Order: sequence, then structure tokens, then C-alpha cells
Amino acid sequence: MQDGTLSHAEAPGIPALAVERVSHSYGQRKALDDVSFSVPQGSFTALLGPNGAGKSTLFSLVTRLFNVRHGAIHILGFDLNGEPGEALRRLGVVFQARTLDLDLSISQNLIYHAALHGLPASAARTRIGEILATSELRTRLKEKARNLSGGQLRSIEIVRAFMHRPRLILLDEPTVGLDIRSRAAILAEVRRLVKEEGVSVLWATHLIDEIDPADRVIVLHQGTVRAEGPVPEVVAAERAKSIGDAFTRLTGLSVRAEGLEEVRP
Ligand SMILES: Nc1ncnc2c1ncn2[C@@H]1O[C@H](COP(=O)(O)OP(=O)(O)OP(=O)(O)O)[C@@H](O)[C@H]1O
Repeated sequence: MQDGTLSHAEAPGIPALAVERVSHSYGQRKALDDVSFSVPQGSFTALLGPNGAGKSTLFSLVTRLFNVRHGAIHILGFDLNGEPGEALRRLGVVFQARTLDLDLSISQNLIYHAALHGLPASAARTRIGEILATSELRTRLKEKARNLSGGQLRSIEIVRAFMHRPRLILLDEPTVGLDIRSRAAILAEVRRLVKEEGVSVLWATHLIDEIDPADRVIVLHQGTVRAEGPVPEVVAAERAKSIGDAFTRLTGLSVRAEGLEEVRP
């Protein structure tokens, strides 16, 4: 809220994201089957699942690309179907596909996006300075986006998602296609922003090494939630040695450096 007080819906006990008994099918193919989980406020929650688990479908529902027809989704207590404006105002998204306009400058990309959320250009410039305070990218704002590397483009997309001070940010496999150094840099940047801004993050990934023991994790496989909770609790519940081991026990999939794979007989 403008005056800094919390509305009832944003009281600390209300989850940043609550997904309740959501199902979604493409024709005969069921992509999500009775999926429920929550993302507590201020948490970094990893949505872990192999290709085809249903992560992108879930993101399409939370961003209202698709209508929620079965079940309900609440963002900070606001029902996505009942109060979509209030819910989406509190949401920032980094999609899997690149979405910057390469022919615009970096600052134009950010300022135009902020304008869509009602932020004037001057306020947007201040906000960019805040988010990029310690990044070398702040010296390159006038350059065309096409001059940036893949990792830098992703960083700017993350800045863009934070511009309007959302309370929940969804990132759909944001490090796909990046080298190890860029991956680590992006992850560290998002973790810093979670800490500094108290924002909640749902980070979809198929890479076990992106998960920290202090995170929460949701294991999604074949459209169903197999486990949810703080990493140590999920590991202990499976009597596993690590989150990778727990994942294998929960899904029958093996874990490799490049991602998660079906165990071949
Ligand atoms: N437009 C579509 N039409 C038909 N089936 C689809 C469509 N999009 C996704 N699916 C199917 O729905 C299931 C879930 O796919 P989804 O893309 O949500 O998974 P994902 O976990 O995001 O995987 P990936 O990382 O590969 O995108 C898969 O079986 C997929 O083949």
C-alpha cells in the first residue's frame, strides 16, 4: 500500500502465493493434476521438476495467460479470478524466453515496462539506480540491449521484473542456456534482492545445484506435487542424504549435472 501499512490480505501469515487444488489439461493431456502448494512471504522457493513436469503451465496460470478453471490461485490473498488487478499488481515475472526489445536501450526497456505499471520515468530511473547500485550494468544503460551477453540480458529482465516493487516474483528456469559463472551471478543477484526487499520468489528449475539448504522446495513431477517444504525437512522425510537423493526417491529420476533424467533400465 502507498502509506506503507499492510492491507489485511498482506498480513504476514498470508502466503505470497497459494495454489489450491489446481488442474490443467491440454486436450486429453493432463499437465497439472490437483496441485496445491504455497510460497510464504519473504521466502526463496525452488520449484524443482524435470522437463514436462508442468512448471511452465503453472506459470501460465499464475500470470493469467491461461484461465484457472479448476482450483484457485491467490497472490497475497487476492484471488486471481476474483480480483485479478489486485493480484497481478503484486506480481513480477521473468519468462523462460527472452523478452527484451533488442533495438531499444537498456534504460528504455526498463522505463517503458515501468510505465505499464504506472511508474513515471523519473521514479523509474531512481528505481533502476537502486536495483543496479552495485552492478557494472548501471554504466551501460544507454547502450542497445543487443550489445549485452545472454547473462546480462537476463539480469536486465530480472531488474525489469523488480521495477514496480512486486511482492512475488516468478522466474521460469531463468538460467537456461547460460554458462556456470552467469548462472551463479544471476542466482546470487536474486537472492540478494530477496533479502534486501523482502520479496518472495518462486524459482522454477531442473538443476539441483541451484537449490540452497536454506531454501524451500516444491518437487513437481508429471503434473503432481511430490513434496513441499524447507529443504532439510524434505530430505529428512525421505531419509535421504541430499536434496538430489530425495528427488530420486520421490520421482524415480536420476540427477545429473545438466539436469534431471529418467533412470533408464
Ligand atoms: N500447448 C500445449 N499443448 C499440448 N501439451 C502441452 C502444451 N504445453 C505443454 N504441454 C504438455 O504439458 C506437460 C507439461 O508441460 P510444461 O511445459 O508445463 O512443463 P515444464 O515443466 O515447464 O517443462 P519444460 O521445462 O520442458 O517447459 C507436458 O507433458 C507437455 O508436453
